[in-house]
Amino acid sequence: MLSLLRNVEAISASRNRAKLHYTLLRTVSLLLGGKADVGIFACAPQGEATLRLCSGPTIMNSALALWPPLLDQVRSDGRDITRVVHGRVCGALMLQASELGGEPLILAYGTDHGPQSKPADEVSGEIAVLARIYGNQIRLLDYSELDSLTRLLNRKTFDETFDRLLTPPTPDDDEVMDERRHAAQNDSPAWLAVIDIDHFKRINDSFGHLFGDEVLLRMGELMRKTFRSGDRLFRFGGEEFVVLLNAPDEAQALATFERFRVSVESHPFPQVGTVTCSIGFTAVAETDVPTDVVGRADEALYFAKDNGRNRVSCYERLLGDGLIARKEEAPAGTDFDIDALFDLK
Ligand SMILES: Nc1nc2c(ncn2[C@@H]2O[C@H](COP(=O)(O)OP(=O)(O)OP(=O)(O)O)[C@@H](O)[C@H]2O)c(=O)[nH]1
Repeated sequence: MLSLLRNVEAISASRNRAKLHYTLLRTVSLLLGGKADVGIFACAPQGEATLRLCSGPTIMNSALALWPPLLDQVRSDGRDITRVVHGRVCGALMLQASELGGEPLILAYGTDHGPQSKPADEVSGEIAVLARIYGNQIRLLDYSELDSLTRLLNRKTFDETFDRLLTPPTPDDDEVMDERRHAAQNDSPAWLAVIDIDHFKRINDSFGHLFGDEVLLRMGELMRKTFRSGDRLFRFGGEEFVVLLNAPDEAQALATFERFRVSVESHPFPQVGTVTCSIGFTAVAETDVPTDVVGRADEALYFAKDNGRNRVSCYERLLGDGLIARKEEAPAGTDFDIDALFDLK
Protein backbone atom coordinates (compact mmCIF):
# COMPACT_ATOMS: atom_id res chain seq x y z
CA MET A 1 0.00 0.00 0.00
CA LEU A 2 2.82 2.34 0.95
CA SER A 3 4.68 1.75 -2.29
CA LEU A 4 1.46 2.31 -4.22
CA LEU A 5 1.00 5.68 -2.51
CA ARG A 6 4.62 6.53 -3.26
CA ASN A 7 4.01 5.73 -6.90
CA VAL A 8 0.85 7.83 -6.98
CA GLU A 9 2.93 10.68 -5.58
CA ALA A 10 5.60 9.95 -8.15
CA ILE A 11 3.03 10.40 -10.96
CA SER A 12 2.32 13.90 -9.66
CA ALA A 13 6.02 14.65 -9.32
CA SER A 14 7.16 13.43 -12.76
CA ARG A 15 9.03 16.27 -14.40
CA ASN A 16 9.13 14.82 -17.89
CA ARG A 17 6.86 12.76 -20.08
CA ALA A 18 9.04 9.64 -20.20
CA LYS A 19 9.15 9.48 -16.42
CA LEU A 20 5.43 10.15 -16.18
CA HIS A 21 4.56 7.27 -18.52
CA TYR A 22 6.92 4.90 -16.80
CA THR A 23 5.55 5.77 -13.34
CA LEU A 24 1.95 5.43 -14.47
CA LEU A 25 2.74 1.97 -15.81
CA ARG A 26 4.44 0.91 -12.60
CA THR A 27 1.65 2.26 -10.44
CA VAL A 28 -1.08 0.51 -12.40
CA SER A 29 0.79 -2.79 -12.31
CA LEU A 30 1.36 -2.41 -8.57
CA LEU A 31 -2.33 -1.69 -8.08
CA LEU A 32 -3.32 -4.77 -10.07
CA GLY A 33 -0.66 -6.88 -8.35
CA GLY A 34 0.43 -10.40 -9.17
CA LYS A 35 0.46 -11.30 -12.79
CA ALA A 36 -0.84 -8.03 -14.16
CA ASP A 37 0.01 -6.80 -17.61
CA VAL A 38 -0.05 -3.13 -18.41
CA GLY A 39 0.74 -1.35 -21.66
CA ILE A 40 0.63 2.14 -23.10
CA PHE A 41 -0.32 2.18 -26.78
CA ALA A 42 -0.04 5.11 -29.18
CA CYS A 43 -2.96 5.31 -31.59
CA ALA A 44 -2.64 7.32 -34.76
CA PRO A 45 -6.17 8.36 -35.85
CA GLN A 46 -6.20 6.09 -38.88
CA GLY A 47 -3.24 3.84 -38.22
CA GLU A 48 -2.64 0.84 -36.02
CA ALA A 49 -2.04 1.00 -32.30
CA THR A 50 1.65 0.75 -31.46
CA LEU A 51 2.86 -0.48 -28.13
CA ARG A 52 5.08 2.17 -26.50
CA LEU A 53 5.70 0.86 -23.02
CA CYS A 54 4.68 -2.31 -21.19
CA SER A 55 5.15 -4.34 -18.09
CA GLY A 56 4.14 -7.97 -17.54
CA PRO A 57 4.85 -10.92 -19.75
CA THR A 58 1.52 -11.77 -21.28
CA ILE A 59 -0.10 -8.52 -22.35
CA MET A 60 2.04 -8.56 -25.36
CA ASN A 61 1.51 -12.28 -26.03
CA SER A 62 -2.21 -11.79 -25.86
CA ALA A 63 -1.94 -8.32 -27.38
CA LEU A 64 -2.26 -9.48 -30.91
CA ALA A 65 -5.53 -11.29 -30.35
CA LEU A 66 -7.12 -9.38 -27.52
CA TRP A 67 -6.13 -5.75 -27.59
CA PRO A 68 -6.84 -4.46 -31.09
CA PRO A 69 -10.66 -4.75 -30.77
CA LEU A 70 -10.54 -3.15 -27.30
CA LEU A 71 -8.23 -0.37 -28.44
CA ASP A 72 -10.37 0.31 -31.52
CA GLN A 73 -13.47 0.58 -29.39
CA VAL A 74 -11.85 2.96 -26.89
CA ARG A 75 -10.52 5.02 -29.74
CA SER A 76 -13.86 5.25 -31.54
CA ASP A 77 -16.17 6.15 -28.63
CA GLY A 78 -13.59 7.37 -26.12
CA ARG A 79 -15.19 5.47 -23.22
CA ASP A 80 -13.38 3.25 -20.73
CA ILE A 81 -13.82 -0.48 -21.32
CA THR A 82 -13.54 -3.29 -18.82
CA ARG A 83 -14.27 -6.90 -19.64
CA VAL A 84 -13.63 -10.27 -18.10
CA VAL A 85 -12.06 -12.37 -20.85
CA HIS A 86 -10.86 -15.95 -20.25
CA GLY A 87 -10.72 -15.37 -16.49
CA ARG A 88 -8.85 -12.08 -16.79
CA VAL A 89 -10.11 -8.57 -16.18
CA CYS A 90 -9.07 -6.63 -19.24
CA GLY A 91 -9.53 -2.93 -19.65
CA ALA A 92 -8.51 0.03 -21.74
CA LEU A 93 -8.94 3.75 -21.40
CA MET A 94 -7.91 6.85 -23.25
CA LEU A 95 -5.26 8.97 -21.53
CA GLN A 96 -5.62 12.75 -21.53
CA ALA A 97 -4.12 14.04 -24.76
CA SER A 98 -1.22 16.44 -24.53
CA GLU A 99 -1.66 19.85 -26.11
CA LEU A 100 1.77 19.39 -27.62
CA GLY A 101 0.22 17.04 -30.13
CA GLY A 102 1.45 13.56 -30.87
CA GLU A 103 -0.73 10.53 -31.10
CA PRO A 104 -3.42 9.85 -28.50
CA LEU A 105 -2.36 7.30 -25.90
CA ILE A 106 -4.37 4.39 -24.52
CA LEU A 107 -3.65 2.60 -21.28
CA ALA A 108 -4.51 -1.11 -21.47
CA TYR A 109 -4.34 -3.68 -18.71
CA GLY A 110 -5.12 -7.29 -17.94
CA THR A 111 -5.06 -9.15 -14.64
CA ASP A 112 -6.16 -12.53 -13.32
CA HIS A 113 -9.71 -12.62 -12.04
CA GLY A 114 -10.59 -15.14 -9.39
CA PRO A 115 -13.16 -15.47 -6.60
CA GLN A 116 -10.94 -13.39 -4.28
CA SER A 117 -10.32 -10.63 -6.82
CA LYS A 118 -11.76 -7.15 -6.68
CA PRO A 119 -14.83 -6.67 -8.88
CA ALA A 120 -13.94 -5.53 -12.38
CA ASP A 121 -15.70 -2.16 -12.00
CA GLU A 122 -13.73 -1.46 -8.83
CA VAL A 123 -10.50 -2.18 -10.70
CA SER A 124 -11.51 0.12 -13.55
CA GLY A 125 -12.57 2.86 -11.11
CA GLU A 126 -9.17 2.81 -9.39
CA ILE A 127 -7.32 2.91 -12.67
CA ALA A 128 -9.50 5.80 -13.84
CA VAL A 129 -8.37 7.75 -10.74
CA LEU A 130 -4.72 7.13 -11.64
CA ALA A 131 -5.43 8.23 -15.21
CA ARG A 132 -6.92 11.47 -13.87
CA ILE A 133 -3.77 12.14 -11.82
CA TYR A 134 -1.82 11.47 -15.03
CA GLY A 135 -4.08 13.95 -16.89
CA ASN A 136 -3.38 16.69 -14.34
CA GLN A 137 0.33 16.09 -14.65
CA ILE A 138 0.26 16.19 -18.46
CA ARG A 139 -1.55 19.55 -18.25
CA LEU A 140 1.11 20.86 -15.87
CA LEU A 141 3.92 19.70 -18.16
CA ASP A 142 2.17 21.34 -21.12
CA TYR A 143 1.73 24.51 -19.10
CA SER A 144 5.43 24.76 -18.30
CA GLU A 145 6.50 23.96 -21.86
CA LEU A 146 4.07 26.16 -23.80
CA ASP A 147 3.86 29.87 -24.46
CA SER A 148 0.66 31.02 -22.77
CA LEU A 149 -0.55 33.28 -25.62
CA THR A 150 0.08 31.20 -28.75
CA ARG A 151 0.30 27.68 -27.22
CA LEU A 152 3.50 27.15 -29.21
CA LEU A 153 6.52 25.74 -27.37
CA ASN A 154 8.35 28.31 -25.28
CA ARG A 155 12.01 29.33 -25.18
CA LYS A 156 12.72 27.27 -22.07
CA THR A 157 11.57 24.15 -23.91
CA PHE A 158 13.80 25.03 -26.85
CA ASP A 159 16.85 25.34 -24.61
CA GLU A 160 16.03 22.14 -22.74
CA THR A 161 15.22 19.95 -25.73
CA PHE A 162 17.61 21.27 -28.40
CA ASP A 163 20.32 18.68 -27.73
CA ARG A 164 17.85 15.84 -27.61
CA LEU A 165 16.30 16.87 -30.89
CA LEU A 166 19.63 16.59 -32.61
CA THR A 167 21.11 13.46 -31.09
CA PRO A 168 19.98 9.96 -32.07
CA PRO A 169 17.43 8.38 -29.72
CA THR A 170 18.51 5.84 -27.15
CA PRO A 171 16.36 2.72 -26.95
CA ASP A 172 15.66 3.15 -23.24
CA ASP A 173 14.39 6.71 -23.48
CA ASP A 174 10.82 6.69 -24.65
CA GLU A 175 10.45 10.46 -24.57
CA VAL A 176 13.49 10.97 -26.74
CA MET A 177 12.12 8.36 -29.14
CA ASP A 178 8.86 10.32 -29.33
CA GLU A 179 10.56 13.64 -29.90
CA ARG A 180 12.88 12.23 -32.47
CA ARG A 181 10.19 10.27 -34.28
CA HIS A 182 9.93 12.74 -37.10
CA ALA A 183 13.65 13.25 -37.49
CA ALA A 184 14.37 9.53 -37.25
CA GLN A 185 11.88 8.67 -39.96
CA ASN A 186 13.24 11.44 -42.05
CA ASP A 187 17.00 11.63 -41.83
CA SER A 188 17.09 14.90 -43.76
CA PRO A 189 19.22 17.66 -42.28
CA ALA A 190 17.67 20.01 -39.75
CA TRP A 191 17.13 23.73 -40.41
CA LEU A 192 16.35 26.47 -37.95
CA ALA A 193 14.52 29.67 -38.82
CA VAL A 194 13.93 32.80 -36.79
CA ILE A 195 10.74 34.56 -37.86
CA ASP A 196 10.14 38.18 -36.85
CA ILE A 197 7.02 40.24 -37.58
CA ASP A 198 7.83 43.41 -39.51
CA HIS A 199 7.14 46.77 -37.85
CA PHE A 200 5.31 45.15 -34.99
CA LYS A 201 5.82 48.22 -32.82
CA ARG A 202 3.85 50.20 -35.40
CA ILE A 203 1.01 47.67 -35.19
CA ASN A 204 0.88 48.00 -31.40
CA ASP A 205 1.12 51.80 -31.58
CA SER A 206 -1.57 52.15 -34.25
CA PHE A 207 -4.08 49.53 -33.14
CA GLY A 208 -3.26 48.83 -29.49
CA HIS A 209 -1.76 45.83 -27.73
CA LEU A 210 -4.97 43.82 -27.92
CA PHE A 211 -4.82 43.74 -31.70
CA GLY A 212 -1.05 43.23 -31.46
CA ASP A 213 -1.72 40.11 -29.39
CA GLU A 214 -4.30 38.98 -31.93
CA VAL A 215 -1.62 39.21 -34.63
CA LEU A 216 0.69 37.04 -32.50
CA LEU A 217 -2.09 34.51 -31.98
CA ARG A 218 -2.84 34.33 -35.70
CA MET A 219 0.87 33.93 -36.45
CA GLY A 220 0.87 30.88 -34.18
CA GLU A 221 -2.16 29.48 -36.00
CA LEU A 222 -0.62 30.11 -39.42
CA MET A 223 2.55 28.37 -38.28
CA ARG A 224 0.60 25.32 -37.15
CA LYS A 225 -1.25 25.26 -40.49
CA THR A 226 1.78 25.79 -42.70
CA PHE A 227 4.44 23.59 -41.13
CA ARG A 228 4.25 19.82 -40.73
CA SER A 229 3.20 18.19 -37.47
CA GLY A 230 6.73 16.86 -36.89
CA ASP A 231 8.27 20.33 -37.15
CA ARG A 232 8.95 22.11 -33.87
CA LEU A 233 7.35 25.53 -33.46
CA PHE A 234 8.39 27.97 -30.76
CA ARG A 235 7.57 31.50 -29.65
CA PHE A 236 10.71 33.00 -28.20
CA GLY A 237 8.87 35.97 -26.72
CA GLY A 238 7.81 39.30 -28.18
CA GLU A 239 7.20 39.05 -31.92
CA GLU A 240 9.93 36.46 -32.50
CA PHE A 241 9.21 32.86 -33.47
CA VAL A 242 11.48 29.91 -34.20
CA VAL A 243 10.93 26.85 -36.39
CA LEU A 244 13.04 23.71 -36.37
CA LEU A 245 12.36 21.44 -39.34
CA ASN A 246 13.85 18.71 -41.48
CA ALA A 247 14.31 19.25 -45.21
CA PRO A 248 16.59 17.43 -47.66
CA ASP A 249 18.35 20.56 -48.91
CA GLU A 250 18.53 24.33 -48.73
CA ALA A 251 16.16 24.81 -51.68
CA GLN A 252 13.39 22.83 -50.03
CA ALA A 253 13.89 24.52 -46.68
CA LEU A 254 13.73 27.87 -48.48
CA ALA A 255 10.53 26.84 -50.30
CA THR A 256 8.89 25.89 -46.98
CA PHE A 257 9.78 29.20 -45.31
CA GLU A 258 8.73 31.11 -48.45
CA ARG A 259 5.37 29.37 -48.30
CA PHE A 260 4.96 30.57 -44.73
CA ARG A 261 6.03 34.12 -45.59
CA VAL A 262 3.41 34.24 -48.37
CA SER A 263 0.70 32.82 -46.09
CA VAL A 264 1.35 35.62 -43.58
CA GLU A 265 1.42 38.29 -46.25
CA SER A 266 -1.90 37.11 -47.69
CA HIS A 267 -3.71 36.58 -44.39
CA PRO A 268 -6.31 39.24 -43.53
CA PHE A 269 -5.48 40.14 -39.92
CA PRO A 270 -8.54 41.58 -38.11
CA GLN A 271 -8.47 45.39 -38.07
CA VAL A 272 -4.75 45.47 -38.88
CA GLY A 273 -5.08 44.14 -42.45
CA THR A 274 -1.79 43.09 -44.02
CA VAL A 275 1.10 41.97 -41.85
CA THR A 276 4.47 40.75 -43.13
CA CYS A 277 7.36 38.95 -41.55
CA SER A 278 11.07 38.50 -42.21
CA ILE A 279 12.76 35.15 -41.89
CA GLY A 280 16.40 34.13 -41.44
CA PHE A 281 17.39 30.46 -41.50
CA THR A 282 20.45 28.29 -41.23
CA ALA A 283 21.49 24.64 -41.43
CA VAL A 284 21.78 22.93 -38.04
CA ALA A 285 24.90 20.85 -37.46
CA GLU A 286 24.98 17.99 -34.96
CA THR A 287 27.66 19.80 -32.98
CA ASP A 288 25.74 23.09 -32.83
CA VAL A 289 24.85 24.71 -29.53
CA PRO A 290 21.57 26.64 -29.41
CA THR A 291 23.14 30.11 -29.11
CA ASP A 292 25.30 29.58 -32.22
CA VAL A 293 22.55 28.28 -34.42
CA VAL A 294 20.08 30.97 -33.33
CA GLY A 295 22.89 33.54 -33.78
CA ARG A 296 23.40 32.48 -37.41
CA ALA A 297 19.68 32.54 -38.19
CA ASP A 298 19.48 35.97 -36.52
CA GLU A 299 22.29 37.19 -38.75
CA ALA A 300 20.31 36.14 -41.83
CA LEU A 301 17.21 37.74 -40.31
CA TYR A 302 19.02 41.10 -39.86
CA PHE A 303 19.99 40.91 -43.52
CA ALA A 304 16.35 40.34 -44.50
CA LYS A 305 15.28 43.27 -42.29
CA ASP A 306 17.98 45.55 -43.72
CA ASN A 307 17.10 44.63 -47.27
CA GLY A 308 13.43 45.48 -47.51
CA ARG A 309 11.78 43.11 -44.97
CA ASN A 310 9.06 40.59 -46.00
CA ARG A 311 11.73 38.22 -47.29
CA VAL A 312 13.52 34.99 -46.43
CA SER A 313 17.33 34.81 -46.18
CA CYS A 314 19.56 31.80 -45.73
CA TYR A 315 22.75 32.31 -43.70
CA GLU A 316 24.85 29.85 -45.75
CA ARG A 317 23.65 31.35 -49.04
CA LEU A 318 24.44 34.92 -47.89
CA LEU A 319 27.87 33.73 -46.82
CA GLY A 320 28.48 31.95 -50.15
CA ASP A 321 27.41 35.04 -52.08
CA GLY A 322 29.78 37.20 -49.99
CA LEU A 323 26.88 39.30 -48.68
CA ILE A 324 27.75 38.76 -45.02
CA ALA A 325 30.90 37.80 -43.10
CA ARG A 326 31.17 34.51 -41.21
CA LYS A 327 29.76 34.80 -37.72
CA GLU A 328 32.34 34.21 -34.99
CA GLU A 329 31.17 31.35 -32.81
CA ALA A 330 32.20 30.81 -29.21
CA PRO A 331 34.76 28.00 -28.84
CA ALA A 332 33.33 25.05 -26.91
CA GLY A 333 33.26 25.67 -23.17
CA THR A 334 33.74 29.44 -23.30
CA ASP A 335 30.47 31.26 -23.28
CA PHE A 336 31.98 34.74 -23.16
CA ASP A 337 35.13 36.62 -22.18
CA ILE A 338 34.34 38.09 -18.79
CA ASP A 339 37.42 40.41 -18.81
CA ALA A 340 36.39 41.89 -22.13
CA LEU A 341 32.84 42.25 -20.87
CA PHE A 342 33.96 44.47 -17.99
CA ASP A 343 36.73 46.06 -20.04
CA LEU A 344 39.45 44.75 -17.69
CA LYS A 345 42.11 44.03 -20.33
N1 LIG B 1 1.06 43.16 -28.33
C1 LIG B 1 2.24 42.68 -27.92
N2 LIG B 1 3.38 43.38 -28.22
C2 LIG B 1 4.56 42.87 -27.82
C3 LIG B 1 4.65 41.67 -27.10
N3 LIG B 1 5.97 41.44 -26.85
C4 LIG B 1 6.68 42.47 -27.41
N4 LIG B 1 5.83 43.36 -28.02
C5 LIG B 1 6.16 44.58 -28.73
O1 LIG B 1 6.80 44.25 -29.96
C6 LIG B 1 7.48 45.44 -30.43
C7 LIG B 1 8.78 45.02 -31.10
O2 LIG B 1 9.30 46.15 -31.74
P1 LIG B 1 10.75 46.24 -32.38
O3 LIG B 1 11.65 45.22 -31.75
O4 LIG B 1 11.16 47.66 -32.35
O5 LIG B 1 10.59 45.76 -33.85
P2 LIG B 1 9.54 46.08 -34.97
O6 LIG B 1 8.68 47.26 -34.70
O7 LIG B 1 8.79 44.79 -35.22
O8 LIG B 1 10.46 46.41 -36.19
P3 LIG B 1 11.30 45.45 -37.11
O9 LIG B 1 11.51 44.13 -36.38
O10 LIG B 1 12.58 46.16 -37.35
O11 LIG B 1 10.51 45.23 -38.36
C8 LIG B 1 7.67 46.34 -29.21
O12 LIG B 1 6.85 47.46 -29.37
C9 LIG B 1 7.17 45.48 -28.04
O13 LIG B 1 6.53 46.27 -27.05
C10 LIG B 1 3.44 40.98 -26.79
O14 LIG B 1 3.42 39.91 -26.16
N5 LIG B 1 2.26 41.53 -27.21
